[in-house]
Amino acid sequence: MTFAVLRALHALIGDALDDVERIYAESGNSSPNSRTSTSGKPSTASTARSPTHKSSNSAQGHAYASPPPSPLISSYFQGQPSSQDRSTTPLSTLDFPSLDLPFDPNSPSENLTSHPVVISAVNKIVAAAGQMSATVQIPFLTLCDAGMSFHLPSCLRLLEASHTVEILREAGPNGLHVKLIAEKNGVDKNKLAHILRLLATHHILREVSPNVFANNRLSSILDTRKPSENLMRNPETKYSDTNGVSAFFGMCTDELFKSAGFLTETYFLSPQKHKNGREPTRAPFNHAFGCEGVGFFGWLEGEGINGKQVNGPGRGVDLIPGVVIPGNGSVNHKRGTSSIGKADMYSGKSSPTNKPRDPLANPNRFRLERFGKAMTGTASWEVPGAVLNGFDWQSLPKGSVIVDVGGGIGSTSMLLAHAYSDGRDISPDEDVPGLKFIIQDREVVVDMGEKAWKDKCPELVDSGVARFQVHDFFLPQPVKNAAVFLLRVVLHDWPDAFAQRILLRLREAAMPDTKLLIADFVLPLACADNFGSTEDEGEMGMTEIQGAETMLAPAPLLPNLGKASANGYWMDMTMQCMFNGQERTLREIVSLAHSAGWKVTKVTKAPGSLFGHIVAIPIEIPIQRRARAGSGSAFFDIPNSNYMGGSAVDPHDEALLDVREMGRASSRCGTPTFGSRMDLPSYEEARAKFGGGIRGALRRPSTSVLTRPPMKPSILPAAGSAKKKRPSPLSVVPQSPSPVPRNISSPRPPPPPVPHSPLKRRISHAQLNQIYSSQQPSLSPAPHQPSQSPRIPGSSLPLSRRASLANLSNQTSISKGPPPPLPANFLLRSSDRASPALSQMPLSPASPVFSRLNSPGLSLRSPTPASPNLSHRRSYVTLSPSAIPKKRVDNSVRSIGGLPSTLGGRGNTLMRSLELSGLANRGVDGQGRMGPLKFGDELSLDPASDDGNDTESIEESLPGGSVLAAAARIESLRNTPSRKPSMSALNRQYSS
Ligand SMILES: C[S@@+](CC[C@H](N)C(=O)[O-])C[C@H]1O[C@@H](n2cnc3c(N)ncnc32)[C@H](O)[C@@H]1O
Repeated sequence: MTFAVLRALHALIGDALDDVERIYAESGNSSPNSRTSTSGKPSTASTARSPTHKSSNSAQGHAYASPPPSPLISSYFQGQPSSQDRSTTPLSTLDFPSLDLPFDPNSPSENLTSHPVVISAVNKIVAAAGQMSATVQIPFLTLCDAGMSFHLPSCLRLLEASHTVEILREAGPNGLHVKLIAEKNGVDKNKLAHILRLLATHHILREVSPNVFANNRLSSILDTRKPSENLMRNPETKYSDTNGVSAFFGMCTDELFKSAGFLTETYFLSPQKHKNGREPTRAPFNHAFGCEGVGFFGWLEGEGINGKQVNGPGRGVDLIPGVVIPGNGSVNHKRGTSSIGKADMYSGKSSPTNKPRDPLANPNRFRLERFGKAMTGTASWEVPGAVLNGFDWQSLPKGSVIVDVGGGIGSTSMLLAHAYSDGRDISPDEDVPGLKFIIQDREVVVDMGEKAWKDKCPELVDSGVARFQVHDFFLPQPVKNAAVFLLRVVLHDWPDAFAQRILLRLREAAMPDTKLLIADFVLPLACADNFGSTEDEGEMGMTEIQGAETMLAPAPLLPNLGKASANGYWMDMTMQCMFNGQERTLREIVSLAHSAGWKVTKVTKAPGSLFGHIVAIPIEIPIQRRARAGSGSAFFDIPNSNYMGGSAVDPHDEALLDVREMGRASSRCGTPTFGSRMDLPSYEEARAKFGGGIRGALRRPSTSVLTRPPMKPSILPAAGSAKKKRPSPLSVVPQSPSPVPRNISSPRPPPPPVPHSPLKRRISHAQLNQIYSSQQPSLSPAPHQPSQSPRIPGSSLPLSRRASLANLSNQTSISKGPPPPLPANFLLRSSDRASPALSQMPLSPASPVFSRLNSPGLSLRSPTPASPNLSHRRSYVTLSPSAIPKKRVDNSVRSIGGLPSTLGGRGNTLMRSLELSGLANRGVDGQGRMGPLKFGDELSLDPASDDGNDTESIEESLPGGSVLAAAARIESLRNTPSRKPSMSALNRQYSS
């Protein structure tokens, strides 16, 4: 059986390689401008069709993973464009980018890695290869890999911090002897050789001859393209004017890496009263850096350091952790107050102090600035234009108000404003929904956003299409007429209790037809998901969620695509380690939303991405029922508290849920947070990326938005342009429309063609169009059907990075229940299957093929059970077994079957804490913010009032932000005729 699985994985890899080669071959043949190969040799695509086929490359017997560097690559090292060379190289096909050559974001070959078929195939290869390796390797050695691979980030950090990548770029394709590298960066040559060799062994760098190292496709993405000498002199300038990738890996291998080392200290070895807590300022990060009570962002801003130094005295380079100080050749590794290495952070509590007044005196200044840049480097975590497909924006009534809650500088709103507004307050055009945007954030961020919008698109601000508003999302939501509340990468920053409070605030302010749109990673389980199978999940409507996936890949692959989906899980742990936050599974998102009065109805993910757009509608907030333990301790059933699980709760736990943590956890001075967009998308970039998705203004030459400056050379370089700004190598997005044509019944004409230079080296929109349309007949066997959502903007395949892509979702997510046994014909190759095209093509949920696959006739999903009557009362008794306090006597509590055993009572702790904090704290400060609360505070509810009608009677006595208060408020709003104030009225209201 194991051999059968291995053979199946092998065949999967072979099929996937065939797919990739076919796309490259077709592209090479169909596009005269892209007849090139980064290897300088013809591809073997036409001959290599079997996983066992020996390609001519491997037959050459050289030491390279792929053909040796061609003379073409010398242009990289000289910093010169190589388009001329390429365009005159007559080759029959494109080759896949070589591992041995530096990354070239402008090469057609690299561009094609974002082709959906390639993304899908690569995901299969990565998943299958990872699984094969885990299967065949001696377990001890595989665990050695897992247990000792901490050396990888450690060595990677040195590579980045010592500017070795830049030194190697300057050395050229033949590399540089480690002795000479050491002379330049001051690291001991013998130590350096071993460090670089470890990296080369993991394919990050190449050892071209003994002790001689050169950059390769992986290491080169760390290249800031700056002269190494300058960096040695002014290392603090390293990340300015870069794409942020080196900053991102600098941060990952420094504070994130170190924090992760304290996971067990925090979650297991800490005193009982702390370890189950979810305070944002008592995370592994706080252990690692000895700064309990200080949020990561506050710490970055210099808080909690108590006047001592974190990284050494003085300013400038002295502040940079681990860099060589020029002149004396020494390396600064003073750690100041860090408790790394100390066993127990609780022995000596640090108290937060105000951050230094002088930002230059902030010992963490370098890290702070690096974080900002790093967030730019992660732009490709999400396909930015996916928000256009994540909701049926066109279906909204004219002039609808979208509230971008925690919206940062408004980059998502800006995309939407370009797509769905024509830059006028009221558009005469019936087709233009003329959406209005209110972007809410903290004051300092709002200031930044207003400035950015005024610089970039003043007409949208002046016309009233968009406006910023200072608002703390833990306080009552001031906008009462929102059509959509948008929460993009906000909830993942917060533990459940805090996230629930944010959602409650929105629920309180929601009209019956208000929608909630959550944009966050949606983590799949590592087994086939059976969500919706329990009664309570049925009550939460899980079985009816459109686009929900139960698995991303067929057996024998892991249902979540294993290694190919790793990035979502890295992010999850990063949020835990830094903030006690988390990414969430769909089940967790649904339950969290439900507990705050929102019912999830739809999930949309861009092909190959775990990043989802989740639509929810308002429902009644489940009112928790009071329960009393025999001992007299008060604790409560928490609505839907089964969703998180974790360890059992000690009802006498004195852990505080101090809601002032909210403030401490948040950035004070506008530091971005994980996932925030640091740049406004340019109109042209958005247009180039999302084509038909950008509607409204784009087709109206007379409107003001078209008076924007012409397309920037950095986006679509002019012919012969010598200097190009390198886009983020992780965010190369081919300018492509959907490969699956949709019959969109829009009266709108298509948007004007994207102007592009005929000489530019990137594959043009039109070229990819051609590629896709040439594949059309075989890729889409289904007859064209009208789109479910006729106004969904055109490009359903915003293509992006390849990391963490899990784009088998739509073809493989349709079976429910345990993974099927290995089919007898499993070894059949894709070409033998009934519908090879379907199996090869990642589908957009908007595609007719996808709808067809999900149609009742074809779906393998078990039929949706009749929706049970929603009875919120039942859900109060759904505590997971492990979360039931020992003293509990409430025999209505029952266990939840089907939940993974790893889900215990952690969520209950949080939810309980929230409830207690909400109910027990009568004191609300002047700003409506709730004060710190003790677990076990007295409830004001009379047990007898547990009849479902208690909301009105208790409204007055409840602090804002609690479940009950929100429910009560909604109840009272229900009796108030809903008004829809005009935008100008709203503006007046807010400005007063
Ligand atoms: C990860 S960022 C997301 C920003 C934006 N939605 C985006 O997609 O780029 C989280 C945002 O939440 C904001 N934030 C944090 N605490 C807040 C609070 N209490 N009230 C309002 N916004 C807050 C931060 O300033 C930050 O802009």
